[in-house]
Amino acid sequence: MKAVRIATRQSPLALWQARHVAGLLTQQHPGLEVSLVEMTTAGDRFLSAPLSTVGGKGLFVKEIEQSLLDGRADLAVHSLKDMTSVLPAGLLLAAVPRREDPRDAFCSPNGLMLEMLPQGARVGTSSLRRSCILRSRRPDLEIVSLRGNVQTRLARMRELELHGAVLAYAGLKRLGLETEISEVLPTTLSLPAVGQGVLAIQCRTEDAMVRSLLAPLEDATTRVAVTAERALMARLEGGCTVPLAGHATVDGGIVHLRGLVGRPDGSKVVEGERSGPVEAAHAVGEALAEELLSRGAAEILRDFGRSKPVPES
Ligand SMILES: NCc1[nH]cc(CCC(=O)O)c1CC(=O)O
Repeated sequence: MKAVRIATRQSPLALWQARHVAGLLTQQHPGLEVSLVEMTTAGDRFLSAPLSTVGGKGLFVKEIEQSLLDGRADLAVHSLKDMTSVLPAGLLLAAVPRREDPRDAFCSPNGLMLEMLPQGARVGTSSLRRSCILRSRRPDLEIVSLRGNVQTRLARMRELELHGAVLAYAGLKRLGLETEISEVLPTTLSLPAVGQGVLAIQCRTEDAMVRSLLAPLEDATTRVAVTAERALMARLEGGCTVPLAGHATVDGGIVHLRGLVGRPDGSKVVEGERSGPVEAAHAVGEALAEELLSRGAAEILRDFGRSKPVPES
């Protein structure tokens, strides 16, 4: 094969990620021609409407996936965090490259740290998970919805004169915006979203040629971590309707997974952790999900699940 087409969204972060994968591919396969097929998705089109009215987590990926199924592109690069737990028939998560730093970052126009925020400070995010975690630690904070791409959110933070905003460190880093960060939040404080910091490279299951081109981009450790995290998410109904966090690390053949489900206002949080051999990553995720469900997550899902599909952002 001499040429491959990569489907991508047009946001600066998506383009960075697609070009990054194009670079990895040409590095592995000198002479391979790689082009980008830039697309606008429903998630990019309906920026003004509340997320709950325009669709769920798949919003940013559905049209890209359709372009693979239609044969308009050969592979797609997504943020794994934006992907639903069930992939469409005929498509496969062919490779996950090595994970970028999965932590959240607190950005503040005045360089404030989270603990220094005054009573009632206003903090921007549109992620249910981040709202829940922030409010559970600081019930006095006012959470202000921030949507759009990374740069848009930072600009809105300033316009609205917020005390700060929480974004993914990985996105800021990729865009060269680390100077905006006043504090990288430890995972013990802000447990990351399932798949945060991971790039997902997707292709048609039957496309053996593209699969073999992508094989060298795979990072086995990252795959183990995301297998555990996504098994947790799948068992908790996809996780796009209630605050859900899941983060796994791998050390010496053992995968260690932490998970959290909470009420959007942070008034209740159920947290837990599980470890197991890397071969059992999927079972570790499912077991932690069962444990969280039995300890109160089931009630949270019953009260807040399904009605309001909102993607992590
Ligand atoms: N929902 C948007 C999105 N999807 C992935 C990232 C960050 C990059 C990553 O997690 O790989 C972001 C931006 C953010 O949450 O601040």
